[in-house]
Amino acid sequence: MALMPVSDALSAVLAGAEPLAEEKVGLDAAFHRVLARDLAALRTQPPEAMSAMDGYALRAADADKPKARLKVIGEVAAGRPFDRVVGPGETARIFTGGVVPEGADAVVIQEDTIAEDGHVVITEPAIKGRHIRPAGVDFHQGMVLLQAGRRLSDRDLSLAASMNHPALPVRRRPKVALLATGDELVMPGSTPGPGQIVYSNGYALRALVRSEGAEAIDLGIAADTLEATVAGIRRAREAAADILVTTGGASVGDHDLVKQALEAEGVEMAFWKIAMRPGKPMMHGRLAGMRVIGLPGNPVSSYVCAILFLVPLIRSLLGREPQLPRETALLGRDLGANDSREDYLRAQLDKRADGTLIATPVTQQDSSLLGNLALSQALVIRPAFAPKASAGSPCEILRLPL
Ligand SMILES: Nc1nc2c(c(=O)[nH]1)N[C@H]1C(S)=C(S)[C@@H](COP(=O)(O)OP(=O)(O)OC[C@H]3O[C@@H](n4cnc5c(N)ncnc54)[C@H](O)[C@@H]3O)O[C@H]1N2
Ligand code: MOO
Repeated sequence: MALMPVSDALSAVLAGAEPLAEEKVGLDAAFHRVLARDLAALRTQPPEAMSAMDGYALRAADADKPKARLKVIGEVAAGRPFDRVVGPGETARIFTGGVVPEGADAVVIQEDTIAEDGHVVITEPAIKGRHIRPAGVDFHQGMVLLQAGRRLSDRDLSLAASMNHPALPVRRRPKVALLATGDELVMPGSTPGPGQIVYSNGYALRALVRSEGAEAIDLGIAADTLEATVAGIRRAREAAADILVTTGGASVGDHDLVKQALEAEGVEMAFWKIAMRPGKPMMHGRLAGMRVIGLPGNPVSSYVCAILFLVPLIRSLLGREPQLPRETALLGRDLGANDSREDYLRAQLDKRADGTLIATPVTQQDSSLLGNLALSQALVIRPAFAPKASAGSPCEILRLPL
């Protein structure tokens, strides 16, 4: 199979990726879940005109000059409305959140009053409408305030509660199973033998998967045998994974068995090898409802491919806009001409005093270097065959998650 352009590979990965089924969860559990349907307010907020202050509700015309003396006809507290009309020369004691009684069109704060026996003297002129929150000033019943596809923030939960929804329709979380491959891998904290490598890439990938709102299933490390790799693929199916992510064994070496194992299990391969750097040997295929993303083993390659393909796939399954936003920055250093592979260069971001973003690619771009991946805040995207570019010229960037 020929190297596929990145945009074609992304289209193939996202082809037919429909949002998963919806489920209803309580408000607290809905944090960072993706709303499955537009959410309309079930009530008007505030339902009636309410006082924003503790004070006196009155007719502004009765107290438009200082020292007006009004008769106190009763008290209105939050949740305890008052059924009388405030007539001329009258006032009602009112507290914050109290329903403004009929007849009253202003509230004077209590600091601007002097209480006298059964009366109150208003020391500052009243202003019509002052300290009153009109009915529906926040929202009206039926208004759609939260759209389908929105990832719910902490503030959204309070808004939904205020709209009177005790539970919200959200998308089921995609199940993402991660299977590492490689005889050489040992777990962090162990004492690696000669030539052994500490397993690392699954940690970033699982954290990324979870932060994208999917469920990460760790299938551990498969040895470089067809049987072990096939067994891992079967475990992903048994776990009803929506996505199987494999790492390593994607290249052309004698021990790179992932493609062979996937095909043996009946995975229909859509592509193998992309015209990009890092990440060239990435592959993609499908087996019934399970989508497979075979990532290269080099830790930077696996992470960059996950940002470019896995994140958009998860977002599509959640009904979100798949693409991560791209921005423009200025190059912080000169770059040579690019070859036939689209380049994703780890870069550090700085902001000039005038707000201009400067993206400086780190000098070492080898795909095994996790140190400079961790220090980078963005990827600079260089199209295939881009001519050389000097410092200060514009470039496209993709910010890495914090
Ligand atoms: N003759 C060719 N050789 C290679 C090509 C090629 O086109 N022709 N492509 C290179 C590119 S580009 C990449 S990327 C790598 C990807 O190879 P694999 O996907 O087969 O990955 P492995 O060989 O299994 O591992 C590569 C490297 O990464 C380490 N690794 C693997 N998994 C993990 C893990 N979970 N945590 C930490 N480190 C891991 C592994 O030990 C290797 O050092 O192929 C090139 N070769
Ligand atoms: O594509 Mo590989 O990911 O360059 O190292």
